[in-house]
Amino acid sequence: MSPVEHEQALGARPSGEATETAAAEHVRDLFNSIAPSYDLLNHLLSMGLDRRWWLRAARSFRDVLSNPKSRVLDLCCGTGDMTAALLTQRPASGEPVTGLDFSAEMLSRARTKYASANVHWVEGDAMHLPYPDNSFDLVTSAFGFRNLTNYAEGLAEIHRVLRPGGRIGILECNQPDGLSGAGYNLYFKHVLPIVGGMISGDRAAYRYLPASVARFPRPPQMLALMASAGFVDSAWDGYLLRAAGLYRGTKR
Ligand SMILES: C[S@@+](CC[C@H](N)C(=O)[O-])C[C@H]1O[C@@H](n2cnc3c(N)ncnc32)[C@H](O)[C@@H]1O
Repeated sequence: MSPVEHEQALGARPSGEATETAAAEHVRDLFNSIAPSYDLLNHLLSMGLDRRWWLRAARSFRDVLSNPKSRVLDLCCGTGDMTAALLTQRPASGEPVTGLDFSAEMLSRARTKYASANVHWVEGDAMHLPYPDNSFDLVTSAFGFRNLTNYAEGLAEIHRVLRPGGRIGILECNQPDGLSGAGYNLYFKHVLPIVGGMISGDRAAYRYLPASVARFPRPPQMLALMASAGFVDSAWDGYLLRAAGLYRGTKR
C-alpha cells in the first residue's frame, strides 16, 4: 500500500475492518523498516526538542509516577524514550512501567537501549490491549496515537484499561495556524521527506509522517473525542508555538 493509499484507507472513516487491518499492517511495516535510523532522524528532525518534550510530558504526571505502586503503561513506545522519561519521575523502588508497541524492530531497539531499565517491554496492539479493565493508573503515548486507525476506538481502549480516576497523557504533533503553520508546513511537507528519505532510504515513510499529522484532529476536536470516550478535566498544553502538545484527562 502506498502512502497515498494508506491515507485514503485511514481517511475513509468509518472504514471496514479489513481496511483498518491493512492500514495498521502498513504502519507496522513502515516502523519496522525505519527503525534502524529512527532515533537519529527523530533527534535531528526535531532539532533535539523531542527529548525536552518527553521530559516535560513526564513531569506533568509526577504526582502519579512518584507513587511507587502506581501502574503505568506507555503505548506505542517505539524505541523507548518516552517510557524512559517516565522513569525519571519515579522512585527506583517503583513497580516496573510497561512499554507496548506492535513493531518488533522498534521494540528490540528499546530493549537494547534500556536493557537495565525498570520496564516490561511488550509486543502488542494499542487497539486491542492485552489487559483487563481497570488495570492502570496512567496511560501515556508520545507521537504514536495519531498512527492509530481509529481514534475514537483507541481512546475507548485506553479508557477501558484505566481504573476510575486514572489519567491519560497523549503527546502529539499539531499543525499550527497562521504564520507558524506556514513555516511548519514548509518544514514538514518539504524538508522532512527529503532529509528523512536521504538518511533512512525510505522517502515514502517520511511523506507518510507529515500526512499523519495533517489528518490528526486539531485540539478542540481531539478534546471532544476525549469527552465522548468518557474523559473529564481534559486539557491540551501546546508546546513550541503549538507545533506539538500534551492532551491530559481523567477517567471519571
Ligand atoms: C512515531 S513512533 C513514536 C515512538 C515513541 N513513542 C517516541 O516518542 O519516539 C510511533 C510508534 O507507534 C507504534 N504504533 C503505531 N500504531 C500502533 C498500534 N496500533 N499498536 C502499537 N503500536 C503502534 C509504531 O510501531 C511506532 O513505534
